[in-house]
Order: sequence, then structure tokens, then C-alpha cells
Amino acid sequence: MKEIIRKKMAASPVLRWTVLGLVSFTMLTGYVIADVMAPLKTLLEQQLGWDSSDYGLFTSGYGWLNIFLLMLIFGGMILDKKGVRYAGVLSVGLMIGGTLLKYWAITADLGGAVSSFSIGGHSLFSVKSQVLYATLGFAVFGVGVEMIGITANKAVVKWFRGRSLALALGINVAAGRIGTAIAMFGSLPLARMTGNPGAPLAVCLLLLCIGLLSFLVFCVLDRREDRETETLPGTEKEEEFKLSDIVKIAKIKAFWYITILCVLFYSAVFPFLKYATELMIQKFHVSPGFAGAIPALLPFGNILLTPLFGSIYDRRGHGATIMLIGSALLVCVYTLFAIPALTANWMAVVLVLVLGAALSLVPSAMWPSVTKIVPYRMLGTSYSMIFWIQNWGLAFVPLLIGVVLKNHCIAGTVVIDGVVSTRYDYTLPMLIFAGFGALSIVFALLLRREDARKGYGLEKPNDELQTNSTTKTQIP
Ligand SMILES: NCCCC[C@H](N)C(=O)NCC(=O)O
Repeated sequence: MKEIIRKKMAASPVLRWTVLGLVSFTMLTGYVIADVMAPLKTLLEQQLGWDSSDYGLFTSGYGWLNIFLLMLIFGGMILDKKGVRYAGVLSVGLMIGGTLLKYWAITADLGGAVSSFSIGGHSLFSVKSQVLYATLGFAVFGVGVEMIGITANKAVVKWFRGRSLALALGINVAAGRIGTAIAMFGSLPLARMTGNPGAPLAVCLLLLCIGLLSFLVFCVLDRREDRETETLPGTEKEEEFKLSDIVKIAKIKAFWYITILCVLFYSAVFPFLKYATELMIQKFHVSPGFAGAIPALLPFGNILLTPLFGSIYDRRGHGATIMLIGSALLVCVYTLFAIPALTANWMAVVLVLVLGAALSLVPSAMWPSVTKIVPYRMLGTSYSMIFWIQNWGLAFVPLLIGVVLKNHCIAGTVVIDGVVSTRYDYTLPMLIFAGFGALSIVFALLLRREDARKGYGLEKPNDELQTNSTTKTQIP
């Protein structure tokens, strides 16, 4: 059986890399939208009258449904039960629906309407209706984009298992980073050129439709491959998701270390990007038209570095150490960002590049490492559990930063593009991010110790272990 699959896969490398290209392109189109509003914070405040906590609420909406309605976990279950094709098309559909709602909210004239929520006559909170609808749209989109992340991972594992898997996973992550770079680089200039904060979203919607087409082509190839594989002698149906798998995964200590490391690490990076453009304008005095370009360097660096570190891990190992180094870099970067006297443009560029190296190191080692900790048949569920917990951080850290900025960091006003805007002191938010980095170091160390105790092989080359352990668990 092992040999038959190996021969089949070896016979179609072009097909495998084409599949990776198609799935990764769909990821890319989703990731553009995930970050497209980030460079527009100041513009939303200037043109739509939002403040930092409106923006923080909107940004946090990304994880609401995933977290509170357990959509990510259900997404993992749907993926495991219905397969990558069904889950992928559903994901893109959700992304399109959510983005349409967000676009409508941003561009419609709601006349400054406010939505109030109360229980038993007690007013809970009020929020601008525009912010609420945009947040709901982002929440629906968030379900789709997280689900496509898990689906893409599973599709890559399906096509690449036993063959350059870490490199392929790294390339898939890199595609997501290209999407983030496009958003960081293009969004603000487009919105300023058109004078419309909704314009980047409209372009993204078009891109997402092309992403859907790309995924549909993948579905055709994947279906054909499945049919051919089914006809091979000795082919067994893969085990389906069982609820009891969640309990089994939850009993693995190293799974929790990697999950907590994941939430801490990502909470210190992605939420930073939501505020990075404003940080560049306000702390480093970068012109608004160019401000998105510096944070955009971060994902650009990842595009090359993530597959590079992935293939180093494949060939030389040191997965837990790679995650440790990435976490340590976070502390250095954010401590330097926090120092008020450091305001030189070049310093911002250097720090963003180092942060980019950290964001390449950790994911390139983290996602393949999960395959060494949990058995293959539980991998989809494991990824969805990790993403679910990570989403708590992605939802609440931006909100926390928005609230901290509004309540503790207002330092007067500043004129940006001829418009008087609130000036923020970003020292405290940067120290919060540095704190997440410090905690990440602790969990990376715990993970390394647990690996030494249990012998997961996180420090060993993937290529060595892929033939030894992964194929053993994947192919009966
Ligand atoms: N800005 C998109 C955030 C995606 C988060 C997703 N759960 C994830 O962790 N993906 C892997 C990665 O490294 O981007």
C-alpha cells in the first residue's frame, strides 16, 4: 500500500505542485481580506468617525463566531466528515458572504445610527450600527478564512504526505503572507486614491471570486485523484472524526504547550499588524501614503523565509529550538519598539524585518511539529483545536490594545493629511506584546523539555521522521 501511494505520487509531481498552487492561491485571496482594513484605521477614524475602541471591536469580530459558537471546531468536524472539497467551497462561500456584508456596512449611509443592547431594561452597551454590521460581516468572514486554513493544511497533507510536507506547508503559509503583504501595501494607497475606504474591499471581493475558481479547479483534480486512488488494490477509507478524539488530544501535554505557545505568539504578531500602520505614522513619522509599506515588509520576508526554515527543519531538525528563537526575537523587537526615544525610520524597518524572521521561524516549525505530537488521523481536529484557542487571542488582543490605547495612551492631537487626529503613545501596547513574547519563551522551553522526556522527535529532522513515524500513522 505504502509503495503504491509513493509510486502514484512520484508519478505526478507536476500535479502535486499544481494542487499546492491552486489551494495556496485561495488561501492568499482570503488572507488579503483578513488584513485589508488594518492600514485604514486612521482613515476610518477620519472619514467614518470611528474611534480606537470601534476599530478594536471590529477587528476582534474576526474570532467571535469561531470562538463563541465553536464554528472553528465544527469547521474541523465538517472537514473531517465531508472532506477537503466540501469544506473548501463552504469556506470560500462564507468568506464571500461575510465580505459582502462588511462592504455594505462600510459604504452604506447609516446616518450615524447607534445600536443599543440591554437586558431587562438594563442598558448593556451601545455601538455605532455601522461598526456592528461591519463586525458581523468580519465575523462570518473569519469563520470562512479559518476554515480554509485548516482545509488547506489538510489538503496539503493529503497530497504531500511523505514528500517535502514541511516545505509544502511552508509554501502554503507563505502564500497567506503574500495576501497579507498585498493588503498592507495596497490598501491605504487605494483607499486614499479613490477617497473610499470600501474600495480595497471591492477589489478583494473580485480577487476572492478568482480564489473560488481556483479552488473549484483543485476540486476537479482532487476528485479525479480520489477516484483513481479508490480503484487501487488495498486502499482503505481513512478513519473518520470521532468526538472522543478531542478527549484523546486534550490528554497530550505537549499539545497544550504548543497550543499555548501558538496563541501567545500569534497574539503578539497579527494584532500588532492591525495597529502597525498607525504606529509607523505616529511614532516613526512615516508619511501616511507610505506607512503601510513598512509593516508590509514583514509578510514579504516570510514569503521566502518560511519555506526556507521549513526545509531546514526537514533536513536538520531543531524544531523546538526554532520556536524558542522565534519567541526570543519577539521580546527583543517589542522592547525596542517600546523605547520612546527610538523613532528613526530605519529602526522601524529593521525591527519589522526581525519580526518577519520570528514569524517565519515559529510557524515553519510549529505546524509540522503538530504532526509529530498527535497521530495523523487526529490531525484535522488538532489543527482546528489549536486554531480555536489561537482565535481567542486574535479576537481579544486587538480589543485589549484598542481599549488600552483609548484609555491610557492618548497623548494629544496630531495633524495627519491636514486632518486633526488623536495622537497615541504606543509604549504600553508594545510592552504588552513583549510580555506575550516572554511567555512564549516559557512555553517553548516547556515544549522542548516535554519533547526530551517523551521523545516526539521535535529536535530531529522531519525527513528522517516522515518515513519513520508519519507514514506509519498515515498509511496502514
Ligand atoms: N491574518 C490571518 C490569520 C490566520 C490565523 C490562522 N489561524 C493561522 O494561524 N494560520 C497559520 C499562519 O501562520 O498564518
